[in-house]
Amino acid sequence: MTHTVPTDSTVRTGAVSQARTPGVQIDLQHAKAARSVSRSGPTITCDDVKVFYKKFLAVRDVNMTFNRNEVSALIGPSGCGKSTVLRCLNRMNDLVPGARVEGMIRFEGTDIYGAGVDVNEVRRRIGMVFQKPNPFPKSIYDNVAYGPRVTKMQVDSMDDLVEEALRKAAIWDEVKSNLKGSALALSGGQQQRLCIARAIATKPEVILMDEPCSALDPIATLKIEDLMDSLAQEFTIIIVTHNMQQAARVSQRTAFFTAEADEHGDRTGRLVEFDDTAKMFSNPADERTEAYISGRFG
Ligand SMILES: Nc1ncnc2c1ncn2[C@@H]1O[C@H](COP(=O)(O)OP(=O)(O)OP(=O)(O)O)[C@@H](O)[C@H]1O
Repeated sequence: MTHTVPTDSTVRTGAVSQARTPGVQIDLQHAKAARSVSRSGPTITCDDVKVFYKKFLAVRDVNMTFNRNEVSALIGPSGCGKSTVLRCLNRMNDLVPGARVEGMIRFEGTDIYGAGVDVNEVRRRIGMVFQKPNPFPKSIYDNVAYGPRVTKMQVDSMDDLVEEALRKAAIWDEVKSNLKGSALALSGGQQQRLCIARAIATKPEVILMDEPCSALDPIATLKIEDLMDSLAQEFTIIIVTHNMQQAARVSQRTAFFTAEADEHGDRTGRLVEFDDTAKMFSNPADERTEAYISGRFG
């Protein structure tokens, strides 16, 4: 039975999606995709983006628009270019020798690769959380205060800013009596929420997350997933995940990438489709998406 989920803002569905995707059952009742979405316009757009590592074309055909205050998930098989695309959105890929971007990536209307663009400002406004929690070997407080200090942010009270960031990252109650303690003494899940607090502290508009739960246990993972929902009230979130259930749980929009070999055997990633998560998991437009989601490939 085809279960097509309408995507207008009034719809809530309690069904489990089986549709054309028998391999993965997605509980749309708990999917953020099924929630009302009030779109507030595009923040990042990618027009015909290609990314090379030296001569190797890693990913192409990237045409995407990310809306403000939405969670968008990038999914697809290993090597299809998800992390590469994510890193290009805040010019983190500039740090990889030989990496080169063609096409246009605009943030709030400005070409982020354009002449005269302040890369540090791009990275402040578009923050990033990595796969492995990577707190600095400093106190909890100093981890959060680090960004505002190095960017010389005008701050009325650093204590208030640190508290606010830790609260938004849902870790304040666990660390408030130990702010001078070492960040490295926290659990993995706490460290990752601390890294989210550190990213928030510089007041970004977008947070990129590259497999933020892959090093965490299921309970810590659920905490981060819950956190994403509340963070999306204030920030735009773009997450790379291998976990399709997670994409369905946390995102309103999902992009599916794949990798196809050319005549020389070089595998180049490409964006296949990017649509409402409910639609992607119940009635995708492209058969490659359906094959991946149903577990028949990838
Ligand atoms: N620093 C690099 N130098 C050269 N090639 C790279 C580099 N990083 C990634 N690649 C290549 O670019 C392609 C896309 O890699 P990327 O890591 O973006 O894919 P992915 O979809 O995120 O994969 P995974 O799910 O395994 O993390 C792959 O062929 C990969 O080998």
